[in-house]
Formats: sequence, structure tokens, C-alpha cells
Amino acid sequence: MEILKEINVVKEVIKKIKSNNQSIGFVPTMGYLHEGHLSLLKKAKEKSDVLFLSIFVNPIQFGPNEDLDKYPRDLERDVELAKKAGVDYIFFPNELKMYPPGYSTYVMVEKFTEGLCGAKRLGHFKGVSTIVLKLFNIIRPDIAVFGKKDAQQLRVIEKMVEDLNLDIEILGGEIVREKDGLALSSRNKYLTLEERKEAVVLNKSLELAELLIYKGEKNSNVIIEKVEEFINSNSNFGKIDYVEIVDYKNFEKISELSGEILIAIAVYIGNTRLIDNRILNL
Ligand SMILES: Nc1ncnc2c1ncn2[C@@H]1O[C@H](COP(=O)(O)OP(=O)(O)OP(=O)(O)O)[C@@H](O)[C@H]1O
Ligand SMILES: CC(C)(CO)[C@@H](O)C(=O)[O-]
Ligand code: BAL
Repeated sequence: MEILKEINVVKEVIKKIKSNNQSIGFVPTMGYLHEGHLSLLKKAKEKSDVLFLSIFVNPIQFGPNEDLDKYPRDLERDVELAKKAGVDYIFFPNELKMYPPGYSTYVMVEKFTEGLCGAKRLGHFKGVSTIVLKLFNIIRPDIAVFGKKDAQQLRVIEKMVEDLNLDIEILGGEIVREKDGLALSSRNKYLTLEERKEAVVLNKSLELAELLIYKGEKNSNVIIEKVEEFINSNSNFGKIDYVEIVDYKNFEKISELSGEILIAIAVYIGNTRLIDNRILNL
């Protein structure tokens, strides 16, 4: 496994791989790897000849009051985990090389970024789609894998690829969870012991939503209300950022549930903002 830091070196490596007619699989991350990331790497490896992982805490997707500075980083540990996962190359770029002074170009996927995390983290998805397109242009992957935990991000990237006619297959990886149901996230590290216990409330509230839907409830507002009630009455540190239900394909709010739907939630447990969701086919 090699760690590449320079964009022009990556481009040379890519040229060689392409000239050997080998396919490239790619998993973009912000590092501090966990089993969720490893499952995406496994999926990408199964479908490609050469496996690329990028580790880059992308400053332009963080708002001014967010956790850019304290976002967990541990390259040494990431390198060991990546080796075990069969990664061939880690792209670990320097911030100034990605965004040199005078950097001016951004990508904006409209409509799909208006609600959910897009409404709560202004500018977040502009930063995500911009860095992902830059990474795609540098690495030129055949396939790229994104986690369903960030369901809106996955849909935004699919839409960008479709709208900009990129020849990249986007795959979604299932959400990997702790034994008690909490979705793995690098940000779980911020939780105190008490907050960690309480964080199961996200998954449990989604279990309740699923149960109500399978019992026949079709009204979005009823489900949203019950999920909010559940979170509020089962947590001391919890503060709801949003609970939303949209049609997963088009990202439009729906009042009556049918087809492929996304129930997405963001909840602060103490100061830590966690997200979780269910994608259901009704
Ligand atoms: N529990 C999980 N299961 C599957 N994929 C995941 C999981 N957590 C993150 N991913 C995916 O890993 C990729 C990189 O995400 P990222 O590096 O932001 O990790 P993260 O754990 O989501 O961090 P954070 O939640 O703190 O932003 C994304 O495509 C994301 O959806
Ligand atoms: C896709 C991504 C690596 C872009 O910075 C990030 O948003 C993430 O880790 O999900
Ligand atoms: N997992 C998406 C990256 C972020 O929260 O900024």
C-alpha cells in the first residue's frame, strides 16, 4: 500500500493503472476509520482491480461554528486499518494544494440540498459536491462507494454524477451499527459515557417509525410527531435538529407515505450532532 500526497503523483499512478486496463474503486472519507468505512472498502474492492481510499477533512463543508478543528484524526491507525482492508493507495492531500489561495470554483446540486442537513448546515453540500468532484477528477474511479448513513449525501452525489454526465458508478453501502443499534460515526468519539448510552435513542426512534408504518400508518406528520415525542421523552441530553420524511428518489416532502421513502433525523446528544435514517420501500 502506498500513501500519496501530491495530486500530480496520483495522476501519474492513475494513468498507469488505466493503461493496464485495470478498474479503479474509490472510497472517499474524512478518516478516523471505523467498521462503517471498512464495509465500504470491502464493497469497492469486490468490484474493482485497484482500491483507492482518500482521507481529507474537507474544510469547505464545515460551517463556521462546526467541529472542523476538533474533528478526530489518527493517520497512523487509519493506515494500519486500510492495509488490512486491502487498500492499494491512500490519497492524503494537503489542504493548500486542494484549495490554493484564489480558489474560486464550486459545485451546487440544487433542490436535493434544500432540506434536511442542507437546511441545517448551510453551504455543507456545496462543499461536499465540490470536493467529491475534485477527487473524482483526480482519481477518475470506475466505481465509488458512499454510506447510506449519509443518505442525503449519497443521493446528492448520484444526482451530480447523473447531471454532469460522469462515467462513475455510485454504490451505496448499508449502515453499520454498534450492537445496541447506534450507527457507527467518527463523531461518536465525542460522546461522554452517559451520552453514549442515550445515543441509542436515534435508532430506537426509527424502529418506532418503522413499526408504525408496518402497522399501517401512512401520514408523514403523524410519524414525525411520534418520532419527536419518543426522542424528547427518552433522552435528557437530546435536542432534535430535524425529523423529516421525503421521497428518496426526488427528495420532495410527502404527506402520504408510498414508494421509496427516507425518514432522516439529526439529533444533538449534548454538543454532538448525530444523524441516522431508514430508507423504506413501501
Ligand atoms: N456507520 C456507517 N455505516 C456505513 N457507512 C458509513 C457509516 N458511517 C459513515 N459511513 C460512510 O463513510 C463515508 C465517509 O464518512 P465520514 O468519513 O464522514 O465518516 P463518519 O463516521 O460519517 O463521520 P461523521 O459521522 O463524524 O461525519 C461516507 O460515505 C459515510 O456515509
Ligand atoms: C464524502 C466526504 C469524504 C467528502 O468530504 C465526506 O462528506 C464524508 O466523509 O462523508
Ligand atoms: N459524514 C459527512 C461529513 C460531515 O459530516 O461533514
